[in-house]
Amino acid sequence: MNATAAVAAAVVPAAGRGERLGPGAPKALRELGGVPLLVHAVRALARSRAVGLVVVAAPADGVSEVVGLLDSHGLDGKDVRVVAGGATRQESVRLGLAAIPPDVEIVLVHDAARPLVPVEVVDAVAAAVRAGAEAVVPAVPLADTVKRVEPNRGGPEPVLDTPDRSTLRAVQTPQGFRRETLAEVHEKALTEEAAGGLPPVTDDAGLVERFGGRVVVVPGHEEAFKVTRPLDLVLAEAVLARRRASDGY
Ligand SMILES: Nc1ccn([C@@H]2O[C@H](COP(=O)(O)OP(=O)(O)OP(=O)(O)O)[C@@H](O)[C@H]2O)c(=O)n1
Ligand SMILES: C[C@](O)(CO)[C@H](O)COP(=O)(O)O
Repeated sequence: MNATAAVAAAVVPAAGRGERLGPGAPKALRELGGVPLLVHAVRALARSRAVGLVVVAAPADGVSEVVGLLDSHGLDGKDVRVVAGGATRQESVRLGLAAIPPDVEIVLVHDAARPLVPVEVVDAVAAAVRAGAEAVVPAVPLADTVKRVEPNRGGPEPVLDTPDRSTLRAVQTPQGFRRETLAEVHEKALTEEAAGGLPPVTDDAGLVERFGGRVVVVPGHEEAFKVTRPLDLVLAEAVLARRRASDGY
């Protein structure tokens, strides 16, 4: 791998509505400490020396707004580009990936909805891909016991079993890939989808698993949580306030 190829590019899917967060602007544009979630997420990636380019997949009707927003915030001189995202997270990632120059060999995929991921996690994921893994996910152990159920929304749900918690991990982003692997599984998923095949997966590593690839886990971080529901935003504000008070973050 030459020096340029060893520098990763990151795709940031940011085209979601944020239904679970409630009414308001698209989630990526909602503010945390007065700064949009997306800007926090891009800054978190830009802090890593492993990342040379960030491609944001913005809401299709908000591309110029997102370009303006990113231009107006200092992003450590990183190359940041914006493309139109798609109707699903998977499609947004595929569109972002298509905008990455062909000589880039390592690609990270990071949710705009994970604004506070520490740089150590970004570095660890990129390093694991550089060391030879084809797909890497950061993850944390679970605090709760988990039950598998027969879904019955709103009603009692029969429990099927209780997986051994010590073998379970809650998976975060950025997820890291050999670019070739990520492009190939997204292409296969598109073909499968067009043929009326399996539904989209919820993360990119899931696509690698679906097509028989090997995914490994590295330690994630509790502050890399996803802002999904209103309470997550409350927690994110508290974490950000603590960081700002302690080190001017
Ligand atoms: N069509 C979509 C849907 C989601 N995402 C992105 O994928 C990430 C993770 O998705 P999630 O947290 O589920 O965001 P939303 O889809 O916006 O949330 P919700 O499901 O509550 O509407 C987010 O950064 C979101 O912007 C995207 O780029 N394109
Ligand atoms: C990619 C992800 O953040 C890993 O935990 C998660 O699967 C995204 O799920 P969402 O329902 O799109 O938020």
